[in-house]
Amino acid sequence: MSTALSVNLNKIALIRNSREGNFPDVLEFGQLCLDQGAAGLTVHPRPDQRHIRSGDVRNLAELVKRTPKREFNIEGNPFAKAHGDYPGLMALVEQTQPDQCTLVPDSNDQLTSDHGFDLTSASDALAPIVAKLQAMGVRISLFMDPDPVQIRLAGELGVDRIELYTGPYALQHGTAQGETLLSQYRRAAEQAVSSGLGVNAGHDLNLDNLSDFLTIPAIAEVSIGHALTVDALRLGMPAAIQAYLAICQQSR
Ligand SMILES: CC(=O)[C@@H](O)[C@H](O)COP(=O)(O)O
Ligand SMILES: NCC(=O)COP(=O)(O)O
Repeated sequence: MSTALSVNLNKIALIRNSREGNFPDVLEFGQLCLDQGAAGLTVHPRPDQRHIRSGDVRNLAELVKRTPKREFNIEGNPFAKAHGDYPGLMALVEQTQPDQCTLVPDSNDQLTSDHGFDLTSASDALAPIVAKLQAMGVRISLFMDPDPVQIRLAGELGVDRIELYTGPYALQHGTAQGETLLSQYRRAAEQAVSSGLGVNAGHDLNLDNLSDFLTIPAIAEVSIGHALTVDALRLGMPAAIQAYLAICQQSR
């Protein structure tokens, strides 16, 4: 079985938002990703709407629902307050019923995601959120650092999957320290599997570092946006998606 590729469309929206109008059209690029065989689409709307807007989330949810066997994944912090057109993560999930919701502990002013949950302090607050998502029938994934102790706590919280935060791996890839880190991610994935959790991964994965990461056998899904969008500038979006799919299909 290959690893599913979920294309993150944040950066397409970021370019669109730099001008008035709807160019590039996020929906058109979402369709293109699905036409090219991506397993799903990911968005990470942030309260300041700097890239993906609430309307994009609704439109993309409809697009994915119309396309058989594809998944829509919404990422975000469930504790971030509603702000302007952003109704909050849980309201967006309720409105759009995605296949998966990935909970991420980002503060509003972060440039990008840079750490997973500390469940020694966050589990109590997350428990009612997990219960609400379970009642909606949405698969729940938690954004986590590769720490087996923390991942055991994710299992105890009753979520379905974790998403391993791969930023540090990407930064060290190709160095001796990167090899050591990869072993750490491997142990974290093993802990997830023995805790009954599926394993996703994402952040700064790219055409250079993805195949080494996917030597970890249990990775169900990778969500990739930043590097894939840059590759699309060089290669064109269809060729960029095919290049990532080729790596994903060799895995597992
Ligand atoms: C959780 C995660 O790693 C991604 O969602 C990534 O943070 C993309 O968000 P930005 O596009 O805002 O950097
Ligand atoms: N969950 C990670 C994601 O959606 C995309 O991260 P990146 O490829 O934009 O770094």
